[in-house]
Amino acid sequence: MNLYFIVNPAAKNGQSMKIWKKIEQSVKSNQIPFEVYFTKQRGDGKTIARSILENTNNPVTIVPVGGDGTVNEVVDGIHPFNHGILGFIPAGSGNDFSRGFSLPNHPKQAFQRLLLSIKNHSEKKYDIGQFTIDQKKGIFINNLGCGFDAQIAIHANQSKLKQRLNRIFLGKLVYVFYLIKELLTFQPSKLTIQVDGNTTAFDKAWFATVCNHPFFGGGMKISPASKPDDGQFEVIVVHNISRMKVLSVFLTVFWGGHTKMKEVSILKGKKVTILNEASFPVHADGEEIGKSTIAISIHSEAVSILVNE
Ligand SMILES: Nc1ncnc2c1ncn2[C@@H]1O[C@H](COP(=O)(O)OP(=O)(O)OP(=O)(O)O)[C@@H](O)[C@H]1O
Repeated sequence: MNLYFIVNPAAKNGQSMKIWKKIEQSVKSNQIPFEVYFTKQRGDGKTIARSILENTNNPVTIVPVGGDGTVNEVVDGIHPFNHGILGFIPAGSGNDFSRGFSLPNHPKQAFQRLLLSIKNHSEKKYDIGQFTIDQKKGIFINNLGCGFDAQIAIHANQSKLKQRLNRIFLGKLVYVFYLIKELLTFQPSKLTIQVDGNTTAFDKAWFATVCNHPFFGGGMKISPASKPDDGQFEVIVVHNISRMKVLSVFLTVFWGGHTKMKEVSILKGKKVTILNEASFPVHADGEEIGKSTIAISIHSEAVSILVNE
């Protein structure tokens, strides 16, 4: 067994390197052969994973050490190949992907879980989302959002405040800050959504989130019923709602209570098109991808993942 680690030194505002050092100790003390690569910029996770797989025909376990952005890039590099297996160590600010698999946040515990998964050969195929926007293609592992949630995610990710708060382990507060800021200024607008050929128009939509996994925004259970191995998405649409009630969506989202509100519609399907007439910002796994109409499809059983669920 040879493990290939891809470490994003910038994740969790640089604290991922401390996590990597702990993992490195565990790998060495378990006498596991390994190679490690460090990303230098956005997109490196994909490039590195692809080049590892291009250089061998043997099954290879690739382990991103970073947050959801890093896992997204590595999955993007792995999924076109049949011999790449994903393991992962959560080392980001949000870690919604690992939360969806109930993976421990503690690095050494997460590593022990990974070793157990390898020993038990417990890899399983999971779905990913594929999107096209402005003729660009990409993937998402957790969710793709259009509107209010994208506005919050994009501002929070770009914010210097996130870096400062991460230093004192309060990085998630930045989402609360931008939630309140956007709540005061965001203008709802029309979104037309097609799911497997059925069209629904939402006059005053705040946001639509296409979910492959249950969590977004660092622990909010936006789509409690989403399962990454059921071959379909859940689309959560929040619409025709007062500003005050949007706040209650975000208060109840932690346990999934928002799904019972009449202003929250839930659609399910494999192919989704969001006609983004309002040019709302769009994110995929928290990264900004554009402001146009988006075509989304599920890629079932796209990637083998080592998780002892
Ligand atoms: N060396 C680097 N310097 C700056 N940015 C990098 C570097 N390597 C990768 N990146 C980019 O950093 C971004 C953030 O990484 P990531 O999402 O893993 O961490 P995070 O934001 O702390 O965690 P989360 O997304 O779970 O909140 C990704 O878009 C990735 O492409």
